[in-house]
Order: sequence, then structure tokens, then C-alpha cells
Amino acid sequence: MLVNAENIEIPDGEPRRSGNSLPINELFYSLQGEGILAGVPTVFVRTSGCNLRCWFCDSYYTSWEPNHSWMEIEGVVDEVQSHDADHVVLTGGEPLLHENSVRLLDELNKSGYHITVETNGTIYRDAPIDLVSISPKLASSTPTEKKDPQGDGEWASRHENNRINLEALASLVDDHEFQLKFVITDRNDMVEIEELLGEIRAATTSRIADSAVLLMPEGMTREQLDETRKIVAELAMEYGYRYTPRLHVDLWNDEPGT
Ligand SMILES: C[S@@+](CC[C@H](N)C(=O)[O-])C[C@H]1O[C@@H](n2cnc3c(N)ncnc32)[C@H](O)[C@@H]1O
Ligand SMILES: Nc1nc2[nH]cc(C(=O)O)c2c(=O)[nH]1
Ligand code: SF4
Ligand SMILES: [Mg+2]
Repeated sequence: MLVNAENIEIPDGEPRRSGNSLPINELFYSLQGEGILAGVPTVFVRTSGCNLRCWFCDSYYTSWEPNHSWMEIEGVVDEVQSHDADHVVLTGGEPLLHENSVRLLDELNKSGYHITVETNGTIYRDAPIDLVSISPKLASSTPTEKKDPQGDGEWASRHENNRINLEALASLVDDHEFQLKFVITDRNDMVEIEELLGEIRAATTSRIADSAVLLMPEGMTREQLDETRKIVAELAMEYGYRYTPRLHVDLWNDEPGT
């Protein structure tokens, strides 16, 4: 089943490529920095192009200013295999925008990798995924005129209209092991999280344990996380959800390829 097909687009200014290629922004070996697998050595494949525009996006060159090389799926698999890892993360941008992400996931699955997909949860695709790491975008992510990193809020209504797709969220939760990972900018986010969790729980037959709900502090740099991480840790204790660090930021700050 494909939900929200009308949102699928390729990055601006690129000819539509056919065949077996994907727009790849970067491919690197690091430690999983976020979520229930934090600390696990992992190869990251980052596609370019996104259907949303979070004002805080830490992968600016996949969303606001998409930048990539087109790579054949075979070449991506070869490069993944050149690293000594059992875990692969497919991220972006929004990796599930691209039909060919399914082909890549099929190939990685055949090679026996544990596969995590990092997604904003607006698009469902039938693919082999061991852990779907869903990060639904809250109202506080919307690039309003004041928060827009690039213009005067031109993306705000499009982002707002597309950021939640309950049907896709429920399908992702129903079909895979999952974590729901919310980026927290301040305590007001909790009202919307509680409401959205109620809606997802009503739409799915799967149980969503509180331990599968992760609160992640917003911040691209150590300095920014210094402002948010303690508040988020306290919110996790208050609500009974799980706190997730951003280990890569703690270790390497905002260095590319980490
Ligand atoms: C760049 S996104 C790519 C995957 C997908 N588009 C998504 O948003 O889930 C990877 C992860 O980084 C998170 N993220 C992006 N910018 C962030 C920031 N400034 N602080 C904390 N987390 C951030 C996203 O919520 C998501 O969990
Ligand atoms: N180390 C590291 N861990 C991550 N987990 C999710 C990431 C992402 O950007 O999706 C990410 C990332 O960019 N780096
Ligand atoms: S959905 Fe993910 S990639 Fe897209 S703008 Fe938001 S954080 Fe960035
Ligand atoms: Mg990242």
C-alpha cells in the first residue's frame, strides 16, 4: 500500500532519474546516536529530498537545499559492505519519498543487515525494515516566517498540511518493530504528543508501550543541547516516556559524516 503518493517528489532542479539510482547526500560509518539502538556501530545512508521543511532540520542539505550525487543501488550496497558493520540506517531527507529506497532495502535485507529506517512517518512503503524509527513532526517544527532558515515562511502551510498522516503512521506501527521519536523544543510540545499518541493508538491494532515513545532534545550542536536536554530528561520522567540522547552530537558536535 502506498499512502500519500501525491507528496512524492524529487529534489528541485534535478532531472527525474529512472532505473536503479537514488539521490545520495552522504554515506558514512558511525555509532547510532539516537533511539533504542544508540551506541551500535552502523553504516548510514542518507538520501536527499524531503516533503517537509522543519525549521530546525539538522540535515539542511537534504531538505532546504538538497545536495546529492545520484548513485546506483549496487554502488550503495558495495559501499555499505566496505564497512565492517551489521547495522544499516537509511535516513535522509525523507528516505521513503523514493520508490528506489525499497529496492535498496531489499538488497540490504538479502545481505543480512539489520535495517533501521529513519522517517517522518508521512509515507508508507512496503519494505523489509527491522526497526522503523518514526519521528512525527509537531506544530513546533513548522517553518513560520520568524523561524524560516531561508525565506519568509513560504513552506509553512505546505509543511503544516503534510506533517501528520495518521494512516501512514498506523501502517508503519502495525507492520514493523518501531519507535516513536519526538523532537522536543519545549514543554508545550507534550500536549500535542499526548493527543497524537491517542490518535495513533486508536488507529492501530498494535500496542504502543510508553517505552517505545522517545523524547529527543532539539539541537544540532552541544551548545544548543545544553539548553534543552535537561528539560527533556525531566519531561521523560514526568510522563513515563523514554529519553534519547543525541550521542553523535555529544561526541562529535555538528561535524559532517557523523
Ligand atoms: C534529518 S531526519 C531524517 C529522517 C526523517 N526525515 C525524519 O525527520 O525523521 C533524522 C532525525 O533527526 C531528527 N532531527 C532533525 N533535526 C533535528 C534537530 N535540530 N534536533 C534534534 N533532532 C533533529 C529528526 O526528527 C529525525 O529523527
Ligand atoms: N550518528 C548518527 N546517528 C543518527 N541517528 C539518526 C540520524 C539521522 O540523521 O537520521 C543520525 C546521524 O545523523 N548520525
Ligand atoms: S522531515 Fe526530517 S529531513 Fe525533512 S525537514 Fe524535517 S527533520 Fe529534515
Ligand atoms: Mg542526523
